[in-house]
Amino acid sequence: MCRCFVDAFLTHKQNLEEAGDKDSLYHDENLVYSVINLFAAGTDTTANTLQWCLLFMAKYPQFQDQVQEELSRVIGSRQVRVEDRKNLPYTDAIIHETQRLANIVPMAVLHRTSRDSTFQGYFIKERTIVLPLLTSVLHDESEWETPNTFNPSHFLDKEGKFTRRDAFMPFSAGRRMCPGESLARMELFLFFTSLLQRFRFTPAPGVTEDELDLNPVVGFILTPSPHELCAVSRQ
Ligand code: HEM
Repeated sequence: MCRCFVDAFLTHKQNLEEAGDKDSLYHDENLVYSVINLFAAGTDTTANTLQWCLLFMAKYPQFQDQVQEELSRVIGSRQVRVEDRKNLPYTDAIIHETQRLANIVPMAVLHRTSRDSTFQGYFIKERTIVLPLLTSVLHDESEWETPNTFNPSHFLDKEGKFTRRDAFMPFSAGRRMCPGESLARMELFLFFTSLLQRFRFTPAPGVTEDELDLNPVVGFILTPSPHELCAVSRQ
């Protein structure tokens, strides 16, 4: 019975041991570090993106109106399910646009070439550190109509249907891209819709929408600067 990552790891370890493999990488230390990595890479990233979602909603009430209209029309008061996403194109576009503009992992993760390589005519020596700059794609002026402005239309066609964009890559690309993408997308969708279903997000009393500052706190991850928002019950 394989319930989770730890079960899969231990089963594989046992199979290798039974087959006489004594040098396997499936040992306890690697198990512990892999689990730590999953928690470290999987918690702050999604929580931060959700904070950006709420900040954008408080700053742009006209977009929040449209999300809440769509949620009321399609879902009503029942609990949202993952399968509802296809019927909530506007809400999906808002989450995508948040990830695009917030650009929370701007330099992805450091990589190092394992052999001499040539990429687009450039020679890259073995063991060179490479930083894939996700900002250059997520804010690319040749890809996005308004690269530096929050604009859910980036992900909607003329009929209001959700549309994918090749330049949307907050989870990076290639063989080492984020393995948590589908979990993160599911979490973002369920938490964001459940919150917006129940609450209206506004700036704190005495603060205007214009005063909400979208400049991030710069670090390995770009987080919103500390804000106080009000969550006003809609029920
Ligand atoms: C909004 C949420 C998330 C974003 C924006 C995000 C983004 C990224 C990015 C850009 C990378 C670097 C990929 C590269 O090296 O080119 C990465 C790596 C990684 N992510 Fe995520 N991530 C998110 C959520 C998660 C979750 C929920 C998990 C797991 C539960 C996770 C686990 C990992 C791991 C283990 C790596 C390292 C992969 C490797 O080096 O092979 N991430 N993520």
